[in-house]
Amino acid sequence: MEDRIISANLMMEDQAVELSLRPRYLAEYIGQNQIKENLKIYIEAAKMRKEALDHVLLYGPPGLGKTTLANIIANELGVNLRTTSGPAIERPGDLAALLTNLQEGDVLFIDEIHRLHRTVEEVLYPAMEDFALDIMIGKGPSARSVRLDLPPFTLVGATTRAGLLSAPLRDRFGVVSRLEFYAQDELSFIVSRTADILGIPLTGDASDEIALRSRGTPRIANRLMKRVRDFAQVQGDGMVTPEITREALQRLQVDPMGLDLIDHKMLRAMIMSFRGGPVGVDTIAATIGEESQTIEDVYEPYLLQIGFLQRTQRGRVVTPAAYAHLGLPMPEKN
Ligand SMILES: Nc1ncnc2c1ncn2[C@@H]1O[C@H](COP(=O)(O)OP(=O)(O)OP(=O)(O)O)[C@@H](O)[C@H]1O
Ligand SMILES: [Mg+2]
Repeated sequence: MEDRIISANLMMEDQAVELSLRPRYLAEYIGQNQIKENLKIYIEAAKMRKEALDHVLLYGPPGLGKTTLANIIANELGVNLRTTSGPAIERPGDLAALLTNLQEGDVLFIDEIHRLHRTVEEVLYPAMEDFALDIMIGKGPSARSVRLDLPPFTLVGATTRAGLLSAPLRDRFGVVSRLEFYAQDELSFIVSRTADILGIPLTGDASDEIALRSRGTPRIANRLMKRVRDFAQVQGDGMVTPEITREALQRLQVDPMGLDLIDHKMLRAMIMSFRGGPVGVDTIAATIGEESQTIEDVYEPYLLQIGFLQRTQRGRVVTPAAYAHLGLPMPEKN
């Protein structure tokens, strides 16, 4: 599944180009308007008071711009950004080293923050709350705890799975923002911007054609844009037209709603073997040979978003809209 062209997860091929495409300031960051407006005010206020910005938690599906926003926050504040991730911080001492190296007002970005080790997380609590580190000195009966002051800093945490965050950690974030899938016109704008930066000539509605199939996700939009460029260069004169775009995406087996073969396989399996559900995620997973986790994190969010799947107490249900899209008749009610 990692080779799925419409996977929202970061792939090798994305890495180099994402750096050049990443917006650096809020003004260049397209969409997520509510989050942007709020952050703008909080950032301005923090700068006026010459204080560190409140800790910020960003959550939502992959590829929607969490890492990008973390970078932007540091840029807008005019401070350094230190980047790490939950699993990379193995011991409390690793976190202590990171924290004591921060300068006043800096941003510490912890990606995949839901994967922090428990013992590390406990060091983070007083750091976030009181800008302090509690260090144990000595062993046995003579052991004592010493409190070390830290410079005020801003923790930006990112996660695709906010539900896995412990309550005490979650409660320590002053700003909690959920990123949403992007609207069609926003994605189209992102595609045009990307084409501009990479020097790809676009005509007509080519950017809309790509946007339609990008599953609300800038990372996918950028990846499809690059693939379509290859087709335009090899098959045509390099100009990315709406026709070339449609043809390229059809060849890549991405349908007009951005669904690929695996989405089709999953929806069809649910329809053929389970009369459209309700059916549990584990059962779906076993039927199509995928992991439940992958279904929940990768396939399902977009299918829920476009109203092709519904989540119920008893499992997932295929909606009439999905039947219509697949051109299949609804089962008779009995
Ligand atoms: N609002 C936006 N405007 C323009 N481009 C964007 C925007 N958000 C994301 N992008 C583009 O999408 C790419 C992926 O975004 P980013 O790496 O920030 O996602 P993420 O949410 O951190 O994903 P993951 O969960 O995999 O870490 C960026 O490199 C950037 O090119
Ligand atoms: Mg990221």
